[in-house]
Amino acid sequence: PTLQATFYGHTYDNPFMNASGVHCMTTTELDALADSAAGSFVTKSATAEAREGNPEPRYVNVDLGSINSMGLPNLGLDYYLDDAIKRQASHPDQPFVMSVASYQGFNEYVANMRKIQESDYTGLVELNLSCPNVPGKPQMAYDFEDTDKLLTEIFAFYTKPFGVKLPPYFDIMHFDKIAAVLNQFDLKFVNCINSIGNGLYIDEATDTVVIKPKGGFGGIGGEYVKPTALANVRALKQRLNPSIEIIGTGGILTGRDAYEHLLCGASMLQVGTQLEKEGLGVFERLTAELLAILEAKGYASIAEFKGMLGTLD
Ligand SMILES: C=Cc1c(C(=O)O)[nH]c(=O)[nH]c1=O
Repeated sequence: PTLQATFYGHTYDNPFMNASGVHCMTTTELDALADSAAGSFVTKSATAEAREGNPEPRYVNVDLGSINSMGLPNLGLDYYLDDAIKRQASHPDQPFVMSVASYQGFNEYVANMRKIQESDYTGLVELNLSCPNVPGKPQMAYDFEDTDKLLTEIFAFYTKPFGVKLPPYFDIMHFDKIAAVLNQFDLKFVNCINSIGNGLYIDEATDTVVIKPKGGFGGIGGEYVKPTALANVRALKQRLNPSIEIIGTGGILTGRDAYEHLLCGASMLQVGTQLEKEGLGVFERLTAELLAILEAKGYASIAEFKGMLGTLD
């Protein structure tokens, strides 16, 4: 069997990528990702200006996952755009993804996308509408009207391929509403999910929180989030135009977790917490485990089961 994954008209050796924020802050880290067993990769979400981010400790691995309130540390859009323009020549047939966020809010999102539109970068962009850790700033994607307004404004000038990174939703009506907004636009993909915002982890030895920012509140990743991630991948796949592909992110530790995201309809798969814990070797392990599942089930390719989740009706 083959793990070949098709995404946005391209064929990748396998569906695995890093999740933005993990192992993707510098060109050195990106080079290592490009050389790893991962099928593709995404850069750390960039803001207009470089940012230090929140005080440390701001990311902690815990038994069943991770908690973070990084606060959008990054080297600035110009740095990642410059790297991406150089790097795109080496990946003409397997475009990677550049992640873009905003610290200031609506207007910075527009300005950042305008800069990319005017640049020589021709690859994919992941517009991060779901950073939960910018104090005082609500997540864009939890405001349906603002998201509609932002995408309308971007599509008025942006002609290059892009998708959006979404937070988890927990109400069926919210799945309906965000899908209705997104279906108006020629988006190439939707990435579900970002970390589950504003969780709290307590250290049993000290009875204190484990991260410094926001009194210990931070985005949750890892095993904790898989049921929510699978539900969001499934719900958005069921609701979005078939032309909008899904990247499945959240709770992927094993080949089985990856297989379940594909069953829910994901085209590509992103690994954050487990990559942070295990290092780049996680991609060799996950590809081997997923391949073993295809062999055991007699599938020749992902296409044979992608989106084929069974229900009990
Ligand atoms: C881009 C900011 C994000 C951050 C962050 O930089 O704090 N953490 C996340 O879990 N998700 C994000 O989207």
